[in-house]
This record gives sequence, structure tokens and C-alpha cells, in this order.
Amino acid sequence: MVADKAADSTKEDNKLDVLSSTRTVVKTALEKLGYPDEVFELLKDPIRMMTVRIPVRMDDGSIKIFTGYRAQHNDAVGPTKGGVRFHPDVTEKEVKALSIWMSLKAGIVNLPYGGGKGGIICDPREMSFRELEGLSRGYVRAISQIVGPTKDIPAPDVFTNSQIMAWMMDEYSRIDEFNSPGFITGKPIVLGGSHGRESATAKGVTIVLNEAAKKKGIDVKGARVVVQGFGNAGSFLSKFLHDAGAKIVGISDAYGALHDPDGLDIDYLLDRRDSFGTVTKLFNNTISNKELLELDCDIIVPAAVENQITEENAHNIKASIVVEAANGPTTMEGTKILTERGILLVPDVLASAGGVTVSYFEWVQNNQGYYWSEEDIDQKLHEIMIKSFNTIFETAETRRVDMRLAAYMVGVRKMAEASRFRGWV
Ligand SMILES: NC(=O)C1=CN([C@@H]2O[C@H](COP(=O)(O)OP(=O)(O)OC[C@H]3O[C@@H](n4cnc5c(N)ncnc54)[C@H](O)[C@@H]3O)[C@@H](O)[C@H]2O)C=CC1
Ligand SMILES: O=C(O)CCC(=O)C(=O)O
Repeated sequence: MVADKAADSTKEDNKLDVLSSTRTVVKTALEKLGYPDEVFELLKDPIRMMTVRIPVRMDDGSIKIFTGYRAQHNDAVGPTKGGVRFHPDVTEKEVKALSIWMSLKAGIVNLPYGGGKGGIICDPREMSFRELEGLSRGYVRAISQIVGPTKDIPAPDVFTNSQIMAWMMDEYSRIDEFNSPGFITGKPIVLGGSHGRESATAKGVTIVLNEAAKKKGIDVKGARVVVQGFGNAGSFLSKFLHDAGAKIVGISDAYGALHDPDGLDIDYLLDRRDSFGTVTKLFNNTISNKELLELDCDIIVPAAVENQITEENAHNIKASIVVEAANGPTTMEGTKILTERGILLVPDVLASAGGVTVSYFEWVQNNQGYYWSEEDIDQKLHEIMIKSFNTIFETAETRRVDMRLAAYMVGVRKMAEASRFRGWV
């Protein structure tokens, strides 16, 4: 009985293991494309993974040691690139999976990068500004040997922002004895940041959401939308869709969710949210994140954390379109159920690729020392997202595969080819 229970919980853990499910889809994508097994053996794990211990002097005088990671998935195409997450639930496996997803995104939007990702186990909501600066600088010192503008270029992710990027850039510039804006993206504009980077992820999501709505014959104006997460991705997205005439009937943060079938007052919520995307604490009549995802609506956008749509709730999703702004919000079983139910799923590696696309623009501008207007950035981003959506939608139709597998097939090809040309496999 005890053994049965243990086996059940291992099975459950495996279903929520984002690394093993990512590997499964990568393997299937490579098989469908006809690559030999050694290509999968190379791509199933990052080529480099660094674990670091970061001592930080806390405000009470004590020293706290934090654990951080930097994963570099594959650098056959070019330097690796991807965000750094500060979150209490960060794990080594999660960071590895996130780095593989970054490689796939770079392949989908055709950037000269491989994927990288970083994370630190911490809760920045409970840290002072000074402690966060110490942690950010300590992380850069610890990983400095493997990162750099031509090696691996970090960026923001969950609970990190342009201020943290600025501290990290400054620390790297001190080590490098050179001003190095191209070391990191998502910086404040005055330090070489790009117009449009802050809202880029949400803008990219909005573009593919519009394309998906056309395929489903849904008019975004008047559509009822649920957005999970009210941080960088979720809040800009809610604003863009609200301004386009959609009704945002639900939003959430880490503590709960808000629901109004007549549409929430997004401008008011934006005004009241804190820098960690928290807003529900101001209200009494909240619902749970679980209830949020089962609300009556046309479109759902998970824009928070992994494993939100699973075999437990995929049957109860009322929307006809799910657009994944978050990385990994739907499990493999969840994907299967949504696809079987005819729900159009726009997968994370496509939907959220607007962020890294504009990060690439930021890096190009830093390298050339000449800066583009927001209009230039918007137009380039628009072209890339539309083209990527169409390629993946057509691949799904012609190869008779679900949208996630189609996206992996499109995303994995360039790094597989580059690895073969280099003679690695
Ligand atoms: N910031 C970016 O440029 C990009 C972000 N993403 C992905 O989008 C998602 C959201 O990222 P950001 O908006 O940047 O982060 P953020 O830190 O700005 O906001 C995160 C939001 O998720 C909520 N949240 C945190 N833990 C949660 C939990 N356990 N359950 C429910 N909600 C929770 C927070 O309260 C907040 O509203 C992540 O999956 C991230 O990897 C993807 C591509 C680029
Ligand atoms: O902007 C970047 O370089 C990476 C963004 C990121 O971490 C992501 O797309 O998940």
C-alpha cells in the first residue's frame, strides 16, 4: 500500500516534471524530422549547467547563502540567451527546461542564438532593495566566467526587472573593466535598453492571439478574456486587449484572482498593482487561480508559472483559444486534452517569443551603437510574430500534429542543423 502510494506520487511528479515532458516533445519532433538519435542525445540536456552559491549580507547583519543556476542549452547557432528568474520555487530541472524552451524560441523566430536561462531560489518580495542589489551583483560575479555579450546574454523573467538588469550590467562592466551594455537585455533605456522591450512579450502575445482569433472566427473586440498573472506579461497584455475592446473578465496573481463577467477596470488595477504584479490583496471578493482558469470566457492567457492546465482541469476549460504567455503553463496531458477538444493552443515557445525578439533588437543596437525608434521595433516584431504563427499553424495542419509539436519541429531544426554542420553529431 505504502509502495503503491509512493509509485503514484512519483507518477504525479513526473507529469509535472517540465524537463522530462520537454524532452519527450523534443524527441518526437526530431524523429518526425528524421534526425538520428544522437541529435536527441545532444539536445536533451544543456551543454553547460552552472550551480552557484551566493553569499549576501542581509539588512539584519547576517549572511544568507542563496543557490542560483545558469543553464546554456546549445550554442551551435550563436551565443545562448535567456532570462533570469528570482522565485522561491526555482529548481535545477526547471532552469534546464527553460533553457531548452529558449533554444526553441530562438529557432522559431530565427534569431542567431541558442537558449540559456538562469534562476535563483529566493523570494524577492521579502527582500529589501539593498539585499536584492547584493544578490544580483553576487550572481553575476559567480557566473561571470561563462557569460558575456558573445557567450551568453541574460534578460528579465519572473520577479526580475530593468533595475535588476542595470545592477547586473554594472557588475559585469566592473569585472570586464569596460562598459558592456550588450552583456544583458531588458535594461533601462538610459543604459542602452531598447524601446519596446518592456512590453515586447505582451505585444508578441497580442499579435499571435489576434491571428488565433481570426482562425477561430472570434472578434477580439468584445471577446471575453481571462489572464492568469498580472506582472510584466499579464498586465501589458490585459491593457493591450482592453484597449482593443476585449473584456478582461478575470485576472490573477500569486495570491488569488479577480472576476467580473462585465469586464474588470484594467486601468484601475494597473494603477494599484505593485512591482511584483500583485493586486488581488486589495480586494476581499477574490477567487482562486484554479477557479479563474475554469471561468466562462472565449480566450485564456496563462501568464504566470508552469503546470497550470493539467489533466485535472483541461476538461473544464471553457475557452476556445489558449495562448501561453507563460513558459510551460500546460502539461503534456493538458495539451492532449485541449487539442482533442478542438481548443486552439498557441504554445509558449511561439506565443512568448516577442520578449527575446526585442531583446535581440536591444543587443543588436548595443553592438552597433545606433538606436531605433519604437515604430521600427514594433514593425519588425509584428512581421516576425505573424510569420512564425503562420509557419507553425501550417506545419500543424500539413504534418497533422498538435500546435506544440509543430512549434518544436520548427524550433529545433536550426540548432540540429547547426550542430551537425559543426560536426558535433
Ligand atoms: N518577462 C518576459 O519578458 C518574459 C516572460 N515570460 C514568461 O511569462 C511568465 C510571467 O513572467 P513575467 O510577467 O515576466 O513575471 P512577473 O514577475 O512580472 O509577474 C509574474 C506574475 O505571476 C504571478 N505569480 C507568481 N507566482 C505565481 C504562482 N505560484 N501562481 C500564480 N501566479 C503567480 C505574480 O503574482 C505576477 O502577477 C513566466 O512564465 C515567464 O517565464 C516569457 C517570455 C518573456
Ligand atoms: O529576453 C530574453 O532574452 C529572454 C526572455 C525569456 O527569458 C523568455 O522568453 O522566457
